[in-house]
Amino acid sequence: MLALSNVSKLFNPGTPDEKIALMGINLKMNPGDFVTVIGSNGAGKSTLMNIISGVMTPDTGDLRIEGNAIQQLPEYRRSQWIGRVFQDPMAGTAPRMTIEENLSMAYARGKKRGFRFGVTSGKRAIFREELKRLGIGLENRLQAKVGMLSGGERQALSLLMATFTKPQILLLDEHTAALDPARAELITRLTMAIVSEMKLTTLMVTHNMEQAIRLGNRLIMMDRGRIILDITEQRKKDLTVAQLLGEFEQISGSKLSDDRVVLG
Ligand SMILES: Nc1ncnc2c1ncn2[C@@H]1O[C@H](COP(=O)(O)OP(=O)(O)OP(=O)(O)O)[C@@H](O)[C@H]1O
Repeated sequence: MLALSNVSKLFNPGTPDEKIALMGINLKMNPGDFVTVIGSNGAGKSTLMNIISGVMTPDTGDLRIEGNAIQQLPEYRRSQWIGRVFQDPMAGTAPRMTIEENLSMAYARGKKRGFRFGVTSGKRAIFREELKRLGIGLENRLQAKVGMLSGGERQALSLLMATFTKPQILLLDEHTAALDPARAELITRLTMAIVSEMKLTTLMVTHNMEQAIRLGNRLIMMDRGRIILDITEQRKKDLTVAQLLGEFEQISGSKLSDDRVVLG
């Protein structure tokens, strides 16, 4: 499904500002895998997401989706296979456009040229049905400008848009971190419902240790550009936050430093 082999990325090479972001990353995700990613500050989590989605190109390595090499493809071409929800609720949607116009854009993704964004009554009925599944009343606000929605509502809409065309890979980039606890829980619940219903292969970065353990079937921990721990579903079931932090310390030789870490 998604396979990364020997992916490396160095910023500002050969200068005093040289930063290793990724060092020989190997990661193979099977169809339906839900992998949570945690790690220290500057471990390379965002760079990993950016390289998979095509925002950045790696210095070395090979990226494949369903066996097809994708590293030469720009971000917009990859978007037919990759859905992404960002931390910032403002990032995934167009604020001056209405809910139905935003959904129409997401709907057109990956469709043949000539398929236009226009909102037809047929599409409107589909949008209403899809929005209803979120259970927060957005189906009655199709003509509302997205900029008027709350952060939680926007994240719910972003999630729907990112998954509308059943992507091969769903990237969740700390997508609940900017929300208050109740809204974060709502978005987590919606995420789990959509991911399990559509059987999406998902990679989720989180600073919430408890969430990283509780969600998904696999957990990877990053430090200084490397994957230092890869925990399977069986082991994850009985894992505690304290054990996880202990393992990090043992392998990396230092305590997990993360300004935003949430233990649970
Ligand atoms: N555009 C950039 N230019 C220069 N250095 C960068 C750039 N982006 C990231 N880095 C550096 O690359 C390393 C990895 O950064 P990255 O943002 O991927 O880590 P992260 O795990 O997402 O960190 P955090 O959890 O603190 O957001 C860090 O040392 C960071 O300073």
